[in-house]
Amino acid sequence: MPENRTAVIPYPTKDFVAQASAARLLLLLGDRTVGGDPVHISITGGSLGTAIWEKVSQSPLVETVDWSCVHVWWSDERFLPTGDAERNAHQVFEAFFDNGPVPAANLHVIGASDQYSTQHEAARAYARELADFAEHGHRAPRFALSLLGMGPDGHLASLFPGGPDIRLDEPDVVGVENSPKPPPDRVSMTLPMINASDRIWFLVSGEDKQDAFRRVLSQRDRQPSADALVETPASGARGTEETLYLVSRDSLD
Ligand SMILES: O=C1O[C@H](COP(=O)(O)O)[C@@H](O)[C@H](O)[C@H]1O
Repeated sequence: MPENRTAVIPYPTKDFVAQASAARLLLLLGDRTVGGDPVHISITGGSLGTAIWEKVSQSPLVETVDWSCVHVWWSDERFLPTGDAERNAHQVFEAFFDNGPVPAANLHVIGASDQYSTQHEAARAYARELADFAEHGHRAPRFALSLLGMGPDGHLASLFPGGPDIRLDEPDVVGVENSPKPPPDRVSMTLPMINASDRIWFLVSGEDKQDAFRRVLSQRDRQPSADALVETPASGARGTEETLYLVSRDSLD
């Protein structure tokens, strides 16, 4: 049975979080791609979710990864047209993937609003794409790592406090309606699909996240109750081997 590690790793600033997380990511991918087997990771948007890829693009360690083995998935997306600057994928493509070393076929972008008529259709298509890469008996590939952000309200991916989607208990991809953070229409993996990850690394920065992060840490050593989960969806994310909170000091009390 692999060790199950949880740790909060504080850094002086947001820039340090991005820099250290990028180095950690590149070392992991360098190790994992040595044998030539595919490695699946799930990534996110938001400020640090994008900043990490800017640091990746500047790191000499980028050369140590066999990127042809790396498959990239998104745990959520804002349901907007292709090329919209607010799309999570657009932001990280600009930061690293445009003209980068990852083969286009390995970049599994969630469908846009000019490709699908609703977020529900885009979600179903993404679930099918995940299933095409699934291990036997599962609905998705096993993620070696999920990189996650957390909103000031405690949301993760596009699973928001009080919303119906955080209660879903099957690994799946869903169309999200009425998101309190714009845009209202989104696509998100459910928590059980996110949690089918060996490692989960939360990237957190900003004073405005102190309250939500305190609530997350209060649930860190237990399975959160249904009420705690609905109040703070980020409190339910757990890697099977490792859950790290890579956090700048201003998010800590
Ligand atoms: O809307 C979203 O927000 C979260 C957190 O963003 P941040 O800028 O506060 O770090 C992000 O993780 C998620 O993917 C995104 O869709």
